[in-house]
Amino acid sequence: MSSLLQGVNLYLIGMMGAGKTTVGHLLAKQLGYAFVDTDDIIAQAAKKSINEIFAEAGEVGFRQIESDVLAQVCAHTKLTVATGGGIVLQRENWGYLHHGLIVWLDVPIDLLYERLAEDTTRPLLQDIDPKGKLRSLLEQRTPLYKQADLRIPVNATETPEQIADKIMQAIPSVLKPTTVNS
Ligand SMILES: Nc1ncnc2c1ncn2[C@@H]1O[C@H](COP(=O)(O)OP(=O)(O)O)[C@@H](O)[C@H]1O
Ligand SMILES: O=C(O)C1=C[C@@H](OP(=O)(O)O)[C@@H](O)[C@H](O)C1
Ligand SMILES: [Mg+2]
Repeated sequence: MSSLLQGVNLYLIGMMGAGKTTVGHLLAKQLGYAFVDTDDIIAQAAKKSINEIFAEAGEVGFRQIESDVLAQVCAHTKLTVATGGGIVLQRENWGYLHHGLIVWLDVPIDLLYERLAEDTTRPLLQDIDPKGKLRSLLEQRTPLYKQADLRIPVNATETPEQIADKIMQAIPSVLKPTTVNS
């Protein structure tokens, strides 16, 4: 599989709570790739939490840093990249994402909400109506997530390991194998 991918990066996209960070770790291991999470890079570089960055720089400031980080990440190869759920919003980011293979973890809203109901680390969900907020973000972003190379539907019974396996099995369907010269 790694030879088939030829070092091309995998970018996981999808809503908050979709499992990008969790599944990304497992996929990286299976592919013999390094794992990076754009949120972790942002937080480490700023020496602040994502909540603090949103509070101080606003979403606009966060998106700018996120694009800068993505631009740096995509200069490397052999990476599995867990992105933040809103990375699809900036048009310029698609130019970076398309350097690699883009995989959308498509998770139903009830499951996203269940996973994030007690979470305090997603500033956009610190809202009086977190489920309504999740729904409106999902509606706004679904047409963007649909631009992924691969859509992986996820249900409540699937473990991160099963989802990683599903992605591994689906990758060949969107890769063009290179011609082997005899
Ligand atoms: N397949 C899964 N089954 C059960 N819980 C999961 C699964 N994938 C992720 N989670 C949990 O859901 C939450 C959000 O996962 P995370 O990987 O942080 O998502 P994302 O990076 O897409 O926001 C975490 O608490 C994680 O443990
Ligand atoms: O959907 C979003 O706009 C965001 C998702 C978060 O990452 P996860 O998708 O990993 O939760 C993080 O980047 C930030 O809180 C904004
Ligand atoms: Mg994440």
